[in-house]
Amino acid sequence: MLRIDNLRKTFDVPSDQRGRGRATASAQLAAIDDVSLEIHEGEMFTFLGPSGCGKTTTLRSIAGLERPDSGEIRLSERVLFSRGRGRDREVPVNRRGLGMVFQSYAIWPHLSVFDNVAFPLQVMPRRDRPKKKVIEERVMRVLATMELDAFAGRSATKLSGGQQQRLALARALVTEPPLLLLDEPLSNLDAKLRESLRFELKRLQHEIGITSIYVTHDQVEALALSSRIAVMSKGQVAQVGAPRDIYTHPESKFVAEFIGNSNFLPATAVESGNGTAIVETPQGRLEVAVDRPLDATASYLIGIRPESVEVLAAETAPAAGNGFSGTVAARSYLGEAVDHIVDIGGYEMRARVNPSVSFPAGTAVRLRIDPATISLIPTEGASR
Ligand SMILES: Nc1ncnc2c1ncn2[C@@H]1O[C@H](COP(=O)(O)OP(=O)(O)OP(=O)(O)O)[C@@H](O)[C@H]1O
Repeated sequence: MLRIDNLRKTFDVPSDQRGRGRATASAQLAAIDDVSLEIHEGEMFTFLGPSGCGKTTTLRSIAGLERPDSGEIRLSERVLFSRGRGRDREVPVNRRGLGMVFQSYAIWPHLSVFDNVAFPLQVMPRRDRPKKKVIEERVMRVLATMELDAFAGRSATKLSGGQQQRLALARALVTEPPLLLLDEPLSNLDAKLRESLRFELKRLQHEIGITSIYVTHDQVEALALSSRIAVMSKGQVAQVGAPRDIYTHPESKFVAEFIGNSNFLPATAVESGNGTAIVETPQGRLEVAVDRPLDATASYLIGIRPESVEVLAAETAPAAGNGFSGTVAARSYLGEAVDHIVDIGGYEMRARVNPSVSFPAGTAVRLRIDPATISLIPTEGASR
């Protein structure tokens, strides 16, 4: 549906700001550094990454608000932007026909709720503009979807923050764009409202089936909302995948650290067959599930999510089984879980367990880890 090829955008920056991204000798910063992506019809696709990684610049380039240095952007078969690949082309922002919702809701305060939504239809070129009655029907339909129909006559400023954000969405949807661009649309809202709107957005996206691109630095939001996520770092795409894939099989330390918490241990392969491998770590041997045999000469990092570590009392659990023996160094109660920091031969492993399981500091414990939950991240010499 949307295809981005080798997109690149640099900004001139004063030399004291260099270092946040990939800076070149001439003090240029590559905000987008050779990004290629494909977004499928009906997807909620998210750009996720830390501040300054190039999410917004990529989104703005799709919108036509930013002019990339090179690369191509195509929506279905229509070239929206192309530079440095033969014939240059650039469709202006108002001709791209995309829906956009940004962080600040940018509703028009002097207009009513109805008029805010009707406006994009009213300013369409005369030949495309729907008849007054059709505009009315479309506005009321989209207001009803957003559960704002009861407020149609109200001044837009008399809405709550969450309602104003829904109004901004209604306005973006009323023209029935083929693609909806959302840049941190929930970030101005308080945590509770953000969570409820997150569900609503997902429901809505599912119902309408509109292809959407969502920008956020909030990993929980990205995991909850997306069909697929592109994790970005320093202007590049670090990994693309479904939320569960990205979470359970991060391909780099950056991704594993950015999305959730992980325990990391360096590892080398001792034995490797089809489906399972034994790796050596400074804390002992561990069985790991693999989808291909490991390279015995390569180095890996294994990532273990705290919630994948089972904590058992050493006196009742046999030392055999996949895992390590250690001593609880600290625990903290989090309400829905209890975190245990367990010392295993000098490494502090974090385990997040159900509050019904809680061991005080000093308890000898056995940590058990399902081989299928361990991720293997290639470091040196490994092919992946
Ligand atoms: N107009 C500009 N002039 C100079 N540098 C810019 C400009 N816009 C963005 N940048 C720089 O490009 C890099 C990428 O910025 P971008 O806004 O795309 O990141 P982001 O991932 O969306 O971050 P955030 O989550 O903070 O919005 C940053 O280092 C930023 O400072």
